[in-house]
This record gives sequence, C-alpha cells and structure tokens, in this order.
Amino acid sequence: SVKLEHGAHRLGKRTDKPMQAWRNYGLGQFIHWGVYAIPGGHWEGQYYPGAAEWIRSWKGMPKDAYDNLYKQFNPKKFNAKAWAKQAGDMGAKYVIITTKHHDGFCLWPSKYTDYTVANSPYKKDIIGQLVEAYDAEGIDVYLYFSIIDWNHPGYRSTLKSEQDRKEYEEFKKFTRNQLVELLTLYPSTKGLWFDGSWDKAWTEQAEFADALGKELREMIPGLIIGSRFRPDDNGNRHFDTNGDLIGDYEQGWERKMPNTIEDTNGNDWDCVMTVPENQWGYHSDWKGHVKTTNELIEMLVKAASLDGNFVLNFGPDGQGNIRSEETRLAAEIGEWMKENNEAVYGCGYLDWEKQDWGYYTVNRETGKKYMTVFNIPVSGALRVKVPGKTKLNKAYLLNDPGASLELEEIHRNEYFIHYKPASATDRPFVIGVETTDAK
Ligand SMILES: C[C@@H]1N[C@@H](C#Cc2ccccc2)[C@H](O)[C@@H]1O
Repeated sequence: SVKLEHGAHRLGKRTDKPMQAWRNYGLGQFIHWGVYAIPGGHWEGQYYPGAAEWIRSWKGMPKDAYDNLYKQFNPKKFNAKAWAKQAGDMGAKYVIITTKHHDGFCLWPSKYTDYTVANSPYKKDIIGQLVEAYDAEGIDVYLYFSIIDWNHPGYRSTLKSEQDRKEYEEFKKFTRNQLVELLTLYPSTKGLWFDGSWDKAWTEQAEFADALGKELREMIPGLIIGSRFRPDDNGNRHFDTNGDLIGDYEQGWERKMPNTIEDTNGNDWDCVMTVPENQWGYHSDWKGHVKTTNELIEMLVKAASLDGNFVLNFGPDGQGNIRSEETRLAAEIGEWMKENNEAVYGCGYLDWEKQDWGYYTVNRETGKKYMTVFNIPVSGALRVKVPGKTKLNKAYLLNDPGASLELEEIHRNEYFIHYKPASATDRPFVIGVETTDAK
C-alpha cells in the first residue's frame, strides 16, 4: 500500500457503543426540506423534470427568483413533534435532516450568513425544533450538510485561478464555521451526513478536510461520519488510494442497494432511498414509479440481511405538511414493524445460502435467526440450507411462536419448512428458526 497523510483514519469496523447503536438501527428517516419545497418542482406553469431540490439549477428557474423564495418561507403547518411521532410510529430509530442543501439556505439561524430561516417570515429555528422533537421521541438525530453551497460567493466547483483559490479559502472557513456552529448548537447530534462533496475543488482539500473531520470528532465523542465527507491525498472519496474506507461507514448507496454481502466490502453501510424514482425535496407532481409499502419493506429487510441500514426519504411541502403518500407509507411500514421488528432491529447478515423466498437475518446479541418471506413458493415448501454442523430444530411464525411449523429434513443440512398461509397475505411474514450448532 502507498503512504498517505490523509487516507482512511482507521481500518475495520468501529466497535464503540455509538457505532454499535448505529449498526443496530435498521430503519431511518431522511428529511429533505428547504425553500425548494415552495416551487415544488414547477415554475410559472412549467414542470421541472429533475429532482425538486435541484430546481435552482434548471434553466427554467431564474436564479434571482429562486434566491428570493426564502422571503415567502413561512410553513404554518410545520409541527416538529408530529413529524417525530410519525417517524417513531413508522419504526425509525434515526433521522437525517437537511440543515443546508446545495442551495445554501440554512434551516437554522446561522450567524455566518444571512441566507437562513431567521431572515424568512417563519423566523424560528427549524433544526432546533426537529432536534428537540426527535430526541424526545427517542430517535437519534444526524445532520445532513451539503459541501456544495450555490449561495456562498466563495463556493467553486473547480479552482481555475488564483482568485478562485483566494475566495475558496473564505468558503472553507465558512464551511468549517457552520459545522462547528451546528455541533455547538445541537450537541445531541450523533453524526453528520455529508453530501455534495464530489466537486474537484473539494477533492483537492484533503489536508483541510482531514483536519476538519478531526476537529468535529473531538467536539462530539463518538460522532459518526460516513465515507462521502472527505478526499484522501489523491482526491479519492469513499475509498482511499489503498482501497480503505474513508469514514465510519460506506455512504455510496443512494437510491440503490448491494445485492450480496461481497458488494458491501465487509463495511457498515446505509442505503438512502426515495419513494419515487428520484425526488428528495417536495415535488407536487410525482411521475413514474412510486414505490409500494411491500417494496420498501423488502428493501428494509434486504438491507438488514446485508448488514446495512435502510433510510426512507420524506420531502415535506412548502407549508410543512408531510404529503399523504408518505403518511400512508409511514403508517403501513409502522404497522408491519410493530409485529416484525424483531427480525430487523439489531439484526444483520446470516451466512446461510440465500434462498428465493426472501432474506435471513440474525440478531447480533441473541443469535436468534429469522426468515422474512416475500415470495411464497407454490409448493408451500420453504427450502433452508444450513452450514456443516448446524441442525434445524424448530421453525415458528413470529406472530405465533407457540405453534411449530412442519419441518422435513430432505438432505444432510437441507430442510423444507412446510408452510403456506391459510389465506392470501398481502404482506411479508417472518419465521423464527431455532438451531443447534454442534461443535
Ligand atoms: C441525498 C441526495 N443527494 C443529492 C444528489 C445528487 C446527485 C447530483 C448529481 C448527480 C447524481 C446525484 C440529492 O439532491 C439528495 O440530497
């Protein structure tokens, strides 16, 4: 391997308590909210086909018009406690909240810029209300922060001149000041979720970003920062020049998921997922495929089965309402989690051969094993292959642990669990299995 001054700051999975808690979350909520929710994907009757939170970059959106939208930002329906309760009822154990997206508008009263909620008609600190409400709900808070800031005069995507460099130095100080400000104002923050760090200008800042990361970690012991934050000496992000993860978990799974444990490189990871194909901020007119409750439950369980967390995005509208589609999904996912969360919380990868009916998970503490069934075989026979010295002794429906399901040993280390729901089921179900693992 090559010597790096600013490569991975540590190797292997973190084993400290905050990271163990992170690893066991299973389900999170992402909140994308800002002034982009006001136009909601339209401007002067034109439909914006891109991601709603990127509307400022659209040729159909005059920049000065966008940059004055904050003067209309007055979300009278915003209710942080209601949002937190809804997330808690869904079963979310952590929340990632946009403090500032690429447009640079701050949902907290930053003293380093005027482009904040304090100078909008709403005036009040949105981040502070959300942190308080989610903490009270027992949901750990993570702050999303965009390195890209289209509002700051010193921001550059690339550094082409000495003047660029000079102004970018001011931008770097501003970025550091805002991050220190956020952790100072909201010390219960468990981690930072960085975005917009792909610009060449930023990937040339290995020394600065490495020092900034160290400073932030010293402010909050145990602070969790993913692989999207900073570059290594050679401008690599996520993985350094030696292939080592830069950060506490892999943060590359945006609107996509690993399919095998090998895809995860043995790292912790989170998948952040939109309900429509690609809308994070509020778009009033979702087009294309909108994911169903069962699709999202499958992603959630698949993530847990591969040692990852699944984070579902919510994009509140300009008045502070959670839209009806998201409210319905939160309720239906919550209903399923109420009965089946034992197969998700604190669970991870079980090294049994994957079968077509669904996913295995195993509780990291108890060793209890679960099968979450999404595809009921027409044969009614759920195939289970166990490793060498393992014996399958019992299988039971999680929601009816007293009744053992019929087990048939068909080969050495291979069983059928004979079960087909008596009536049509429109939700996945969980089977608990008990084994003995001869030495
Ligand atoms: C978490 C998500 N990352 C942001 C992005 C992006 C992006 C931008 C260009 C090309 C591909 C992806 C989205 O706006 C949202 O915040």
